[in-house]
Order: sequence, then structure tokens, then C-alpha cells
Amino acid sequence: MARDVVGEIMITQEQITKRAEELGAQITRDYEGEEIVLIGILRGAVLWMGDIMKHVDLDMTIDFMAVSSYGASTKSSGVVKIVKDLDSDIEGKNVIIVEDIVDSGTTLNYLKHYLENRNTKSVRICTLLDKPSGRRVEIEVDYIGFEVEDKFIVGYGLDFDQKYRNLPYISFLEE
Ligand SMILES: O=P(O)(O)OC[C@H]1O[C@H](OP(=O)(O)OP(=O)(O)O)[C@H](O)[C@@H]1O
Ligand SMILES: Nc1nc2[nH]cnc2c(=O)[nH]1
Repeated sequence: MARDVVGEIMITQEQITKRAEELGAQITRDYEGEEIVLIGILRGAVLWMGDIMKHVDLDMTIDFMAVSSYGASTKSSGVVKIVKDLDSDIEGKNVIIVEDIVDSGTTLNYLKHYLENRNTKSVRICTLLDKPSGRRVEIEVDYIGFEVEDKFIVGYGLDFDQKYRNLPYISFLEE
């Protein structure tokens, strides 16, 4: 059986921490005087969600959704399935979706429309990673941690077949 091999470190824990501080401060400025709801997308966004929320100095609540389109593969099925919906009512709220990666854009495009249809005041996106080379669907991303090249990324929440989410840095699978 072929073993999957993790490449070198692309982005360190220190770089991620610093970027979360910067984006948290930017969100705090952008929503001054407003309340927000951060919606973390399970499971990939768990670590990044923790980083961002620590640096947002506003009245805020959190909630989580789980969606899936990749399964045990490095290719999106193109079909987004909601595995877990929100527990709270977001009508009239400023929502920020917190994701680990925007690749084809399929997941975020689906989620953004889904949340806008719940009569929210606003819906923005905050992603740890953006992979523009993978894009198949146009999507505006408001807060981006880092841009990554066209590799299958693992670590810091991102998995391959559920493994490697625990790596405290961003790396990639060797071809
Ligand atoms: O832009 P796209 O091509 O749609 O890819 C992005 C999505 O893919 C991953 O989810 P996955 O389905 O692997 O679930 P996970 O978060 O549980 O790993 C990632 O967390 C994003 O939600
Ligand atoms: N782990 C992982 N999940 C993804 N989902 C979409 N793109 C990626 C990627 O590069 N790595």
C-alpha cells in the first residue's frame, strides 16, 4: 500500500498566530459598534477559529456547521452536503464564516448563499488559506490568512482521509 508523504513546512505556527492577530484586529475595526456571529466550519476550521476569536474585541457569539464534499479524496465531489446545521438563530445578524481553505470555491459559494437566505444582516468570509489556482466558482473572500500554491494542503486542521489535522503547521502531500 502506498504511503502518503507530508512535505516540508510551508507556514509555521508563529506566522499563523501573527496573521490571526492582524485579521482579528481588522475585523474588530470593520465591525466597530456591531455584534457579530462567527460560524466555524467543521472540522477543518477548528484551530483557525480558536486563533481568530481570541483576537476579535467585539460582542460576539460562535456557532458551528459541518459540511462535506471531499470524502477520502483530494478532489471535490462538487456536491456540498450539510452534515451539521447551526444551533442558533442568525436572522438579522452580521455573520462571518470561518473556514480553513477556499479551493474550488464550491463550499463557500454554497454556504454564503445558504446563510444569506436566512435573512442575515451581512455575510462575510474569513479563511486561513486561499488557493486561487483551484477556483471553479467565483467567490469574494473578505479576510485571507495566506495564499497557497496548487498543492493538496494538510496540517493545522486540514486533513487527508481525516489524518494530519493535528500538525501544528501548514504542509502539503507529496505527489
Ligand atoms: O473550495 P472547495 O473546493 O469547496 O474546498 C474547501 C472545503 O474543503 C474542505 O472541506 P472537507 O469537505 O474536506 O471537510 P473538512 O473540513 O471536514 O476537512 C475545507 O474544509 C473546505 O470546507
Ligand atoms: N486538506 C485539504 N482539504 C482541501 N479542501 C479543498 N482543498 C483542500 C486542500 O488543499 N487540502
